[in-house]
Amino acid sequence: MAGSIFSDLLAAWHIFRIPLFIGVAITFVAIRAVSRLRASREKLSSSPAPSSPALDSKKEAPQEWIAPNSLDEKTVSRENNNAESSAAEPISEKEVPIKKKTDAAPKRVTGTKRSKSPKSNGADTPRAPFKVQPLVFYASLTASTQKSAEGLFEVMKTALAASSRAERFLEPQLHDLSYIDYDDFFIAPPKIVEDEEAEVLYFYMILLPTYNIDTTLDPFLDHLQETHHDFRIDTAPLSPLLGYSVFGFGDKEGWPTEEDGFCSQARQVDKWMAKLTGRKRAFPLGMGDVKSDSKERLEEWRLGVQEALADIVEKGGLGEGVSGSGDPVESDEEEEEEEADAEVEAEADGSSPGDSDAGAQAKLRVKRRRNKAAAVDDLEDLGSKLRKSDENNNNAEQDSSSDAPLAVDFTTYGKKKSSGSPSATAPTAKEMVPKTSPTYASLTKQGYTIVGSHSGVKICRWTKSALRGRGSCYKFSFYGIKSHLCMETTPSLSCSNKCIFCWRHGTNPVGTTWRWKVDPPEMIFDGVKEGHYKKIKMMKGVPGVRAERFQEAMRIRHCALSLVGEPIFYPHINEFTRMLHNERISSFLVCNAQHPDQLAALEQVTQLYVSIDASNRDALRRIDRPLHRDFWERFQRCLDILREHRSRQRTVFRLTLVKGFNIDEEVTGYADLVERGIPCFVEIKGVTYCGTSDSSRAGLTMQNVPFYEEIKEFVIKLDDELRRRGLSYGIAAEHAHSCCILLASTNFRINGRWHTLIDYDRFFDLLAEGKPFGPEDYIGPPTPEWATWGHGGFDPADTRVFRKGKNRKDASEAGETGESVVNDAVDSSPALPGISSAPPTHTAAETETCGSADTPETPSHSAPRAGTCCSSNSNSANGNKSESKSCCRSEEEQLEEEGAATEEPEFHANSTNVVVNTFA
Ligand SMILES: Cc1cc2nc3c(=O)[nH]c(=O)nc-3n(C[C@H](O)[C@H](O)[C@H](O)COP(=O)(O)O)c2cc1C
Ligand code: SF4
Repeated sequence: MAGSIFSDLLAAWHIFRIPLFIGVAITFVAIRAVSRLRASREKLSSSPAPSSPALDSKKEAPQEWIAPNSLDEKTVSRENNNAESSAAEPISEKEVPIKKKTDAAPKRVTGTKRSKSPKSNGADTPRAPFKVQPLVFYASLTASTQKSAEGLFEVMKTALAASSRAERFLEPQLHDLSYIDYDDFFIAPPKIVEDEEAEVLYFYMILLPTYNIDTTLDPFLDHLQETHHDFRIDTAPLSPLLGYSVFGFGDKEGWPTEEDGFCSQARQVDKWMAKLTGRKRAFPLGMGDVKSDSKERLEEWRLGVQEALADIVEKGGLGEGVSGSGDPVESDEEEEEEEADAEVEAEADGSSPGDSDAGAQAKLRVKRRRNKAAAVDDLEDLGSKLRKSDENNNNAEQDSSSDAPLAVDFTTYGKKKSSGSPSATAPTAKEMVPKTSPTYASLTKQGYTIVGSHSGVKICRWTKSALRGRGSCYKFSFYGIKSHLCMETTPSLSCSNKCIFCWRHGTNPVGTTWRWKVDPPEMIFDGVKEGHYKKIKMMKGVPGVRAERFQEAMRIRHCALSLVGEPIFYPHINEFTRMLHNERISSFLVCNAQHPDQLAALEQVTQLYVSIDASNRDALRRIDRPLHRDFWERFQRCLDILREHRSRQRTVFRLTLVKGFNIDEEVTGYADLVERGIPCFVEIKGVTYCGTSDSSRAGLTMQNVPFYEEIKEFVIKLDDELRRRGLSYGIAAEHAHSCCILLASTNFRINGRWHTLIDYDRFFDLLAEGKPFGPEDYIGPPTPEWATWGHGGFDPADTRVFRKGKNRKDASEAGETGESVVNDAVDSSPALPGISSAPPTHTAAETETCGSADTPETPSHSAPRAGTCCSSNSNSANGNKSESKSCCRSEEEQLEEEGAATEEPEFHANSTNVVVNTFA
């Protein structure tokens, strides 16, 4: 029985065991699942209640960072929180727990993205009483904007002081943009000064001209743009300003509409300021045409800005939706650009949260892409310019394969951004001085022959004077150069300064980079020789021209690369000087110390000049008005290069003294520069007064032209200072006739005699040998006695002729000492073919030139001032006219009376305020 039960159970087991196992397994799994679910539910239900979103940022730290009793221990205020995270969203005023941090805790910066289009624009809640500091900024090249800004500044000062809320305004300040450091004002407002009574906030007024050429305005615009795009800086770093407004000056005659470029740079500045301030345009952009309505427009603008200022103090901000709030619809262009910016932001924001650098990295990537694109544009521009240039000349291949590097200044490579201006969009290189340009007309009127598109040649009064046996320029006295054998030319009419004494009458092309079509050197060489000979030939009918000198003059022996402009700016300058030397024409090259790279790459010339127009940064800025912002560094680098090249180049410092600008108290400064550059020679001359409207606007009058006595006094002091420093220099020679004195290194004093003359034949022979050589290797014969210090420097073989209003007595009283006075008597004897005391062959002279170049003859007025420009003419302004006129007139009148031929009308200074020249 028992056996049958057992076998039944066994049979049942076999039948049910599988379902049983499955059931047990299912039950087990079900129990496990339920128990896990329970456990998780329990966990969820036991988590703390969610905190305020404002506190989320504090919750990132692990739980153990929170001290259990911290609630009682410490609280943090909103201010403290903001101090750590300036851009944080407003948080509740309720006190919140602070977390104790371990040293290892990463610093977490919290905040929110600033809206790209702030709508409040300063119309936010009225501020606590504050004071307004108005700042007036201006830029100016030819002083007209400066004058307007100064006028506006004065009126504004008076108006604010007289206003009913005068106590809320600090006295306005005036700033020239080319003097200030942009970082001090245009990355963030100046450091806020706490007044005794209230906070001080700033308001900017910006007055600007527009130039479709490279000027100091370009770096300013670049700065604004870069600041806006700089990923490290908030896109609106100037938003703490109370407001801003811009006024532009333009010329509707040349740029009739905005599309043509009228006031384009002021418009750009206005646009960038809107972005940088978060649209705090307090009053709309004003624009005035300098030739018609600029005064009225400026006055309207001033009144509008004043109203906006009154609103600001009244309402604590710009106000919303009212005129001048800066809020109303911006231009499409601005919106488009903001969209582009938003793209950048979007890409930046697409980065993973928590990676604090990712946003910046993404911005950087976009920025790099933009820069790369811009760089490609620039290179393409350059390429197309060069291609175009090459197409335009048959010698393209020869040029490009030339071993001379194309000296392009990459230090300022910003593209022209004058929206709408022709130059901004021109895809190919333009001519520097097109035949149809006002510059061409002005230069030809002044007597220049324009060769190709960027070179010029001119003969000067010294050449004419030498042809007539009436004396050569100081270069004959100092270096043995006969003026009638000299050609004065420049392969670049453009330069990077706007010197107050420049002869180019403000119409000159300027630029920091070469961005024009490049003419081949052969074409320039042939063209300038042809132009020079043509002008010499015009002299053949002039009474008094000596036949033998006329014949000699038909063989150029010397070339002064100065005139106006900057010769080393020309990319093929080395090829050009080689051509001169191949024809045994010596080269004197004058540069303005602004292009160190080109200077360093310059091959050997017979004499290398650097213009030293001031002894310190401020004076140099005032006198040369350089376009480069780093002009002083460039200047100093050029002096260093001169010193480095002293063993192979015969170097000269040319000092141009301008009374009231660069003489007083500057001897020590000049001695510092001499000590730095160690030139072979230092030529000191007085400024030549050109009487242009540009120079008079810059404050230059005849009163700034020093007397010869003053120059002598200065030279004696400088000589003493150099000696005191143990520098071996001495006063070697003088040319009182052109108010020029020469200091020389004692290397050029041999056996107790100065040897400042040059052995030109030796120079060419040494060049032909191809071995290295230096200036001491081609020293010429002794300086003639009559040219040495104390003897006046007028060649006794020539005839000194006084013009009307000047006589020998005047000259004597004037301090034109020694031999020059003895030679005053009109000597009618024919000049000897071989001039006594002079070196046998070479002579030449530079002509009247720019400040970086030479001095014309002492003026005719009896006062022995250094010089006036006798080629200057048309632009002379106001009272200065007559001075310039009287100087020019006597010489030219004299020639006219003598019946000089008039063969080339365009060559004559035929203007209203200068007598018609009979020739050059
Ligand atoms: C070379 C040159 C380029 C100029 N380019 C422009 C231009 O693109 N748009 C414009 O409206 N005015 C242009 N002007 C006119 C000047 O902006 C105007 O004369 C201004 O008043 C000069 O101011 P400033 O004397 O303070 O330098 C140009 C003037 C010069 C001499
Ligand atoms: S003086 Fe000479 S360096 Fe100065 S602006 Fe004129 S051309 Fe240029």
